[in-house]
Amino acid sequence: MFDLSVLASRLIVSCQAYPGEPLRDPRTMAQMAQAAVIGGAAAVRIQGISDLEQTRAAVDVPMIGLWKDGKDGVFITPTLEHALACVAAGSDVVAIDGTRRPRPDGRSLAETISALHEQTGALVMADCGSALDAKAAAEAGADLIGTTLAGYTGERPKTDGPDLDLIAEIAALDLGRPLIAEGRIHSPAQARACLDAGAFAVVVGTAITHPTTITGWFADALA
Ligand SMILES: CC(=O)N[C@H](C=O)[C@@H](O)[C@H](O)[C@H](O)COP(=O)(O)O
Repeated sequence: MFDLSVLASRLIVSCQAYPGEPLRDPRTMAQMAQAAVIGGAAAVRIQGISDLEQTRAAVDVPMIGLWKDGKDGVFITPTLEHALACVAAGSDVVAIDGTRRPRPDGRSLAETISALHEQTGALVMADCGSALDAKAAAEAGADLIGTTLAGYTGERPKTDGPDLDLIAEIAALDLGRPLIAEGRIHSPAQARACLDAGAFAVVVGTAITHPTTITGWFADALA
């Protein structure tokens, strides 16, 4: 297990291409991860078993793995089996849905985390959508708390940039686990603001690794 202090105040880059997109290829995502590490990423966040395997072979930094299955409800590493597969593919940390919603395999979040801790050496990042999720996830034994699902579960508005109010609210709860800011962080200034609001580290995806969206921002500005 790696020492979490290597992530303190650092950038984690999420490298994901979505179904049907031109860059949806494990080799491409592994190359994206390499490029991010050269640029200063302290860790990477990678989706899907093939992407995890190829990225593990390509970079030495800690890898947060997830497996998205579906696109509604609980879809980020929804079951223990998905999570175990992410660990088998080389994840140091497995990111799982950390909300209070029922999980498709009927296991509670606490049962899922306990099983992962018993069966693997991986840490567990709970992808949360609210402060109540974060509190429950900490009680369930999560090693890291993420704001990944803020604005996507109906409990929080979908802010234009990062949900800084939520970051500050969770930080004030003093849950005793690193708080990872994630979701709609679109500029270096916003990343810095997340740390200032109390985050331990920051995950940026789209603004670094999703050229179609970035192109759209520029194209819209010219329209
Ligand atoms: C809600 C959801 O499915 N989030 C996913 C989680 O892995 C990814 O699609 C995001 O790109 C990632 O969270 C990083 O966020 P952003 O791309 O906004 O920097």
